[in-house]
Amino acid sequence: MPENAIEVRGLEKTYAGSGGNAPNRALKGIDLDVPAGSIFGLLGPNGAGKSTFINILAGLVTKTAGSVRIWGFDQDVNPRQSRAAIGVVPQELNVDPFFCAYDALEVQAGLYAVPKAERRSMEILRRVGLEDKARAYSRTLSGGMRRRLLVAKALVHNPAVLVLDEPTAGVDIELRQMLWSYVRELNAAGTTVILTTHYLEEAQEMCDRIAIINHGEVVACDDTAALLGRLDAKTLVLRLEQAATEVPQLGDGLQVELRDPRTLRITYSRSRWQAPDLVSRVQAAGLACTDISTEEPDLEDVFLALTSKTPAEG
Ligand SMILES: Nc1ncnc2c1ncn2[C@@H]1O[C@H](COP(=O)(O)OP(=O)(O)OP(=O)(O)O)[C@@H](O)[C@H]1O
Repeated sequence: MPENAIEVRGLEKTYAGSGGNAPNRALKGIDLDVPAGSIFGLLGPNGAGKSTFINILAGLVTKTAGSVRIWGFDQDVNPRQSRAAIGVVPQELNVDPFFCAYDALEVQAGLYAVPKAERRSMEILRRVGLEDKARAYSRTLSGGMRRRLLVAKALVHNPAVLVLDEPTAGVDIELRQMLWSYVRELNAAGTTVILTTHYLEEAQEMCDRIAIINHGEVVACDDTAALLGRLDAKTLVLRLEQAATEVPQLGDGLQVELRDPRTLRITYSRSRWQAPDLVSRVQAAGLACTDISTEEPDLEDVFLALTSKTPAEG
């Protein structure tokens, strides 16, 4: 097994301008390693370049410059092996309307030259919960079922790396949970998983490691816990015994607000302050507390700090 499932160096993509538009430099020299065996999140606001990146991995978009190695195989030197090592579940729900689910998998297996004896179409359909739809035409499947069929198609050649581009967009909670538990199972069995999602809680929960892309550049790439630890800010929330009439002055560099007359929120720098000191200061200001809790920064805070955007903003 290679150390990295994906190794990308100096990856550039410039889309040619059309209709009088200037060329668009969508990827600006990306260097990125995806450790083998990880669940890796690729995050970024709309238009950051995530799909471009994934489509280059999938061989659907031609890169302008740079190198891509998939499972140790250079895309330019060993195109067949690098393609065989990756399965991509695209964002769009395109399924061939004229095939039934089973035949769609068989055709896909044929495209990847999987010998008949090694095909597992029924087993894969069962795993994604589409066994009873094996003979149904793809066009009769619901959106959620089409999504599952696309996951199944990406798995027919048993790729070492599975890429999921926005797999849970517009998907109900039940299917989302099913997809994620299946992804976890695949990962436990050795598949490296790369996913993009606009649901940051999902990325925080699922991913071992996360890269954040903004304007075609990697602005952060770290283990999820380390990424969350990057923000120094922490918030102390105090429930007051009696309503306060004004915001107490507690010290320099502290952000103090009254959420309501009985809820005081203090945002502080972890490297400068300790929570017990802050509680003492609140008490010294004549305010008694009935409840105290702290809030850690979450991925949304890190994302906002690095991109100044929410993930769904353009
Ligand atoms: N086929 C294309 N021709 C020209 N420009 C394109 C093409 N595809 C994408 N772009 C541009 O490249 C940039 C990156 O787009 P991309 O779709 O990779 O972003 P993204 O991060 O996947 O966004 P989203 O979260 O909305 O899916 C954008 O400015 C987009 O307009």
